[in-house]
Amino acid sequence: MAAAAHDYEAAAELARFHGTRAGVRGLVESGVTAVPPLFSTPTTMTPAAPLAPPAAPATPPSSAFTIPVIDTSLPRPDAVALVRAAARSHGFFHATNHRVPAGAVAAALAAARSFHEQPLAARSAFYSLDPVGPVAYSTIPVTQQPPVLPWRDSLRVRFGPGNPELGDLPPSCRDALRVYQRALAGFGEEMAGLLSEALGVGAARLEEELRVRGWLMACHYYPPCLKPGSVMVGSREHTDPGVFTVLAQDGVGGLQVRYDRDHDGDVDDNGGVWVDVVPVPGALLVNIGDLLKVVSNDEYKSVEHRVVIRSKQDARVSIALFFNPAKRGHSDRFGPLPELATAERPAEYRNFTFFEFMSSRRKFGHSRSSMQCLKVSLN
Ligand SMILES: O=C(O)CCC(=O)C(=O)O
Ligand SMILES: [Fe+2]
Repeated sequence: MAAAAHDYEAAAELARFHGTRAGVRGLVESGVTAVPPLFSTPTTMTPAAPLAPPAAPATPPSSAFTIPVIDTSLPRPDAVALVRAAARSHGFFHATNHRVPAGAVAAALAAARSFHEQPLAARSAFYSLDPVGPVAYSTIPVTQQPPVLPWRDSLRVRFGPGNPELGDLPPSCRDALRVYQRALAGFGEEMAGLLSEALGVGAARLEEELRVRGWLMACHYYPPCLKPGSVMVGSREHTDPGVFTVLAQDGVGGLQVRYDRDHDGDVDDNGGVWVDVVPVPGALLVNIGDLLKVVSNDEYKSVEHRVVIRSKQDARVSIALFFNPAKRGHSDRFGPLPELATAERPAEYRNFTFFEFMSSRRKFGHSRSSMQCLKVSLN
């Protein structure tokens, strides 16, 4: 088929899919037996040779890359030292013994699941591709051109800055998510303090610089897939944009991080291996986002991750809470903290506005390449 006709077909398929307002779960409910082409990753996106194929059995975590587990109830200097090491080497850590009640996490995961599993007529009312609305349920395309969909539906809820508008959510879901977000706001403050102190700039500095009061919650639902191997992605490889992300997940698994073998500096496109993040019961997973990488002047890593579909029977549920800066004004600028840019370690990034940052991500995708144009030019 000629390329133009093929593109037209794919665009029409995409429109038909969104028109069902049923998500990937709707496809599964309708009894599809083959994965539609819209979900097939074009060869250009196929991971490079050294990366394990997504359907391969779980990669045993190599000893060099096991996500650190940090007991956050340890004496402060110990917790700071562990956070410092994890943020610099892995960009991810599991936080245990946090003060977020296990019941609030379980209730939020159950609420997310029940939202996605409610009958079509109820959930389809929320279907929206509007990226800035207060509440939106949709299958967010991995790419628009050519259109590719992930094997995942998401409910996105904006909790701030400002007051959240949750009015339309089913009450049980609304209440559980609100309680969870409130608990996580406290946890996030603690993390921001630890991450700040671990940079050697004092516990209050990150909050002062970024005002980490923007919360976007993404309740993800990865339906089971009859042919997991034919679906490349539940979530395509990406880095998270904001300050940091806190993830709660059930026990199904499928999240992977890209391990940079030489463990030093930027990953070259062919130099990584995908390693499973094995869920740790009761832990919250924290990962550094691109903005914090910038603010830390590359002391901290923002690591690429993705989700592969593992199960033919079980849907996976996860909740990502993105901690974003509340400062978004036209004159607000982001860049490395001046105290971290020294003669020995000059600033790696120029200062930029939130708008510039987001447009570069839209243009270059949610990956490390979007950061290149924010780097200080060497010329
Ligand atoms: O579902 C997951 O485990 C990860 C989701 C994720 O990476 C994201 O929402 O940015
Ligand atoms: Fe992510």
